[in-house]
Amino acid sequence: MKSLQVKILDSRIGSELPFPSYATEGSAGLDLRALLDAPLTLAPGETQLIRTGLAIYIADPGYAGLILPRSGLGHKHGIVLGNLVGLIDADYQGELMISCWNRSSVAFTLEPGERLAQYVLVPVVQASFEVVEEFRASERGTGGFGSSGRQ
Ligand SMILES: O=c1ccn([C@H]2C[C@H](O)[C@@H](COP(=O)(O)OP(=O)(O)OP(=O)(O)O)O2)c(=O)[nH]1
Ligand SMILES: [Mg+2]
Repeated sequence: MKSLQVKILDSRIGSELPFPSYATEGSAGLDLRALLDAPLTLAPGETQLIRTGLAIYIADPGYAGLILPRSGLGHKHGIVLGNLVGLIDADYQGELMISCWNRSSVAFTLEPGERLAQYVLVPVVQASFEVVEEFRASERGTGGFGSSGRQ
């Protein structure tokens, strides 16, 4: 388990709202809660940036954070992320923000403290680039976008 520095930016976290934790031994993600003063209704198609009250400083460029939707909210209610996936850089020290998009055709009301999305810490490899004229031939070559058919 990797240890990361975190700042709690709102005193409701740790009192009214629990500090994020892994729900089960095998959980990949930490649920992030909507830091709201009051319920917030998202009209169909509307997107709002939601505070979490947390800043997580990864520091090590060999890791990044991902903010991902929760499957239940996404599948049943069409509540997903306006940026589809949030990528949190290792050097980001600001508040984690969730772009919340109601992609459904009905209004959805977010409750204060509701678990809205999840944060996953992932390993990252930064690349350096060597410019070449030709690549050594590979089996796939330049084929893509369905070049191998559907079956
Ligand atoms: O869902 C998200 C996505 C990003 N961020 C923060 C952390 C991330 O490190 C920073 C920048 O994100 P990104 O590089 O994806 O956005 P950008 O539009 O390229 O902004 P910038 O010019 O600041 O890099 O914003 C969030 O809090 N939530
Ligand atoms: Mg960027």
